[in-house]
Amino acid sequence: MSNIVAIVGRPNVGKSTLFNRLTESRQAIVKEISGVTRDRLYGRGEWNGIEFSVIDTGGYVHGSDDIFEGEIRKQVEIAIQEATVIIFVVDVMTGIVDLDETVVKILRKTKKPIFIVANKVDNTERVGLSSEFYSFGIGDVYDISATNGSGTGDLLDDLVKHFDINDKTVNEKDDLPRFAIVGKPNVGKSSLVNALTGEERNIVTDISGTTRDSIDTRYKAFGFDFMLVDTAGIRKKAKVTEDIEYYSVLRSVRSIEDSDVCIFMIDATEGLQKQDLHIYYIIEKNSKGVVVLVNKWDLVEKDHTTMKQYEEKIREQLAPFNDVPILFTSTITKQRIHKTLETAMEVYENRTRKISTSELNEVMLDIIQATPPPAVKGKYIRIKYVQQLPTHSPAFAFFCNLPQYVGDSYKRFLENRLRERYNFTGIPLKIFFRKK
Ligand SMILES: Nc1nc2c(ncn2[C@@H]2O[C@H](COP(=O)(O)OP(=O)(O)OP(=O)(O)O)[C@@H](O)[C@H]2O)c(=O)[nH]1
Ligand SMILES: Nc1nc2c(ncn2[C@@H]2O[C@H](COP(=O)(O)OP(=O)(O)OP(=O)(O)O)[C@@H](O)[C@H]2O)c(=O)[nH]1
Repeated sequence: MSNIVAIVGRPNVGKSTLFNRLTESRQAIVKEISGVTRDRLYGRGEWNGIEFSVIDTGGYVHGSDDIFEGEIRKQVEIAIQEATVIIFVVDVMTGIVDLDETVVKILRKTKKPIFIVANKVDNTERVGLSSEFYSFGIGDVYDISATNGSGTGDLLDDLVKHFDINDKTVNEKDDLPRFAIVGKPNVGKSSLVNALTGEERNIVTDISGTTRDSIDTRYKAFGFDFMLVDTAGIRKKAKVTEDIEYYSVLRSVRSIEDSDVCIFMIDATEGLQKQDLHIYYIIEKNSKGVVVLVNKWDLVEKDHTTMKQYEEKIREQLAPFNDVPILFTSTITKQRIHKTLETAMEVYENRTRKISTSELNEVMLDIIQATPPPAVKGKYIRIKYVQQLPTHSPAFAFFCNLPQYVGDSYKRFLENRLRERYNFTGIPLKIFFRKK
């Protein structure tokens, strides 16, 4: 199960302000990934040690008033499909308006938990103004001020009760690796699913998802045994014409969260674009494994250097997290389809890799001694020992006297040494510095 909060509501009620507040502590430490301007679409939040994703469905409504209603309707419907819980933001300063009613009508159809957030309760005079929102009859009302933060603690206390505490997405239903096929519209996701399962119906079993109309497919053939996440979603999505980049990104979030490894497809004829990078960013932020497929490779005119150049360019665009497998595939000619699965399996193995504390210290302390962190303001940073944390995806804690002084470049240095020594290809690594 994934932990996804979707923020819905009509324009100008304060959705993006709330989004920033819920994701602020995380976003501040997130570095911008090559060319992706961080926007309000997707972020990670944390409360009392519980992590969750926040998707903001607003800010994409443009043009005249009469298109608002249709747009909002679509946004709310997608939020309902994708989210674990929904935050419906309203404005105490205006009270209930028609567009709020439009949203409520759609929200009534879902059984998912809804939190009505009465925003702009900036001071005590405004407390009590929000009681009219109980008349919607779809959930409890929380008074908050997104700008000054008041009330958000109480909201989060109740919100996180709906979440999985121990990142149990993985291996909950079974012990099989979980692969998700993701990418923007038209890159070939359905074609890949069909190439894998289509003519081999006898080897797949459809297993209905527990939380929504998703279908995971067990794939068992040619020495492979794994789950393909949300194959129904991929097939169904094929019927919808989604021209808006925003929706397709939102729709990737859940599949990504439900997976161990993402098979991330791009279109060889287009190269890696902004929308692709958005999806890649979500994979990275969720610490999932990744295999990059440059699909439709059959359509690219090639000479002997094409593939190498293409690969280099992609690695540049994916930096800093570019220690990932890149395969050139075609679902039409079936080129490297088997290799894709092999690679996804290897990445899965990399994600489960555990290195003993004694070995880790033996290797890393020598490296650290040879190249210690630079002193800051005349203070020397001493790293005393290293430990891999007992998390699902690899994370390492370096214990030291002055963790706050260790800079990003040194962090990257350590990450690179770890990657040289151990095979973490396709895996985002987390590195922490802790006081000891
Ligand atoms: N007084 C007050 N103003 C707020 C609060 N939260 C947001 N605002 C203001 O309300 C306006 C709209 O806020 P946004 O966060 O952009 O609203 P939105 O719902 O994301 O709007 P769209 O982008 O149109 O969907 C801005 O001028 C904010 O500064 C609050 O808690 N108190
Ligand atoms: N030449 C070529 N065409 C491909 C390849 N893979 C997919 N296509 C074509 O690309 C188009 C889109 O493929 P789909 O599999 O529907 O793509 P999708 O990613 O599932 O698309 P959405 O459902 O819109 O997200 C179809 O016309 C496919 O036949 C490939 O490897 N080579």
